Amino acid sequence: MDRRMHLVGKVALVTGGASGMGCGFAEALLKAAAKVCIADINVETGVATESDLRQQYGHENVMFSKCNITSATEFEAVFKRTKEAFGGIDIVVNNAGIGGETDENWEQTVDVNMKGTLRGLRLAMYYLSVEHGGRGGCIVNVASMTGLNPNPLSPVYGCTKAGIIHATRCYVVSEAAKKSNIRLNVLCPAFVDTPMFRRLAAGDATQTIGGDQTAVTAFIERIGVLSTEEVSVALIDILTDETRNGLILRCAKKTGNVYSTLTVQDV
Ligand SMILES: NC(=O)C1=CN([C@@H]2O[C@H](COP(=O)(O)OP(=O)(O)OC[C@H]3O[C@@H](n4cnc5c(N)ncnc54)[C@H](O)[C@@H]3O)[C@@H](O)[C@H]2O)C=CC1
Ligand SMILES: CCCCCC(=O)CC\C=C/C=C/C=C/[C@@H](O)[C@@H](O)CCCC(=O)O
Repeated sequence: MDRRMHLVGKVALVTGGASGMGCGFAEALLKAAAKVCIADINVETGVATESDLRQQYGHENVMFSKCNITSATEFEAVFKRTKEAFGGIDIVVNNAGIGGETDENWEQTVDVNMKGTLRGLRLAMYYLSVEHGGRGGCIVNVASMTGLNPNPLSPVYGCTKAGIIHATRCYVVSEAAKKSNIRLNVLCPAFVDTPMFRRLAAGDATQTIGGDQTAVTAFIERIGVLSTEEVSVALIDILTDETRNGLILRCAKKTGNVYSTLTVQDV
């Protein structure tokens, strides 16, 4: 039996889609003939990305919606607008996230990455569920390799990513996911060449603890750096292969893409 989900005409909502990995995901989805709403806090970049993608993939297939994922009202409004504009939602990519480890910004890292992503996950479950007028589909949460393995440079960030992995794990086994045929997977990339990564590599001391740029550079060199296109290939594989459910997909330059299960042996 063919277990490939055709993305033609499917509707995707991608948070943090104005730049970096999210923009790469949006473009990969559009290339596969899906319709995409990019939701992002940055209006200037969001409007520019929308315009660029509309020129390449058709005005009717792309929309930008301003959304700060820490705002319940704005986030809910994006789901509503996407459903109204495109007739439903099949795919949600909870990708928006930030780094920040200083006394001033670490709590914002928790608010955006943990609370914001949980909010996106809860909304996605609601809008995809059959009992609320949805039609099932696929949710991909973007965590990080750091959510699985220790990164001594960004402990708060790593902790939020571990939380995203565990939230996904809990929803995978939920009755709601089973009843509505909602697949959930988590993407754990190592370093990817995006504006966030470039700030880190250029020595932005607010992103790490310790302030030792030599250690940051050595860490990056050891791990390697993926392109956004390489991570987008991984996303499309998760979306199109309907057997992919309840999985972690680790992506790293040197080791490639490796799937493992989200659930571990039970007691
Ligand atoms: N670049 C890397 O090396 C890696 C990044 N990640 C994760 O991938 C995701 C995307 O990261 P990048 O593309 O690298 O970052 P980026 O900074 O290049 O892009 C993130 C996008 O999210 C948006 N955003 C930030 N806060 C937001 C909020 N509160 N509400 C809505 N949108 C918001 C930004 O405006 C930006 O367009 C993040 O969750 C990040 O933690 C995971 C592993 C590696
Ligand atoms: C604000 C920070 C941005 C970080 C963006 C990421 O999410 C990048 C995550 C990338 C790599 C994580 C790698 C984890 C590696 C561990 O397996 C382990 O090898 C680290 C051990 C410590 C060390 O060798 O220095």
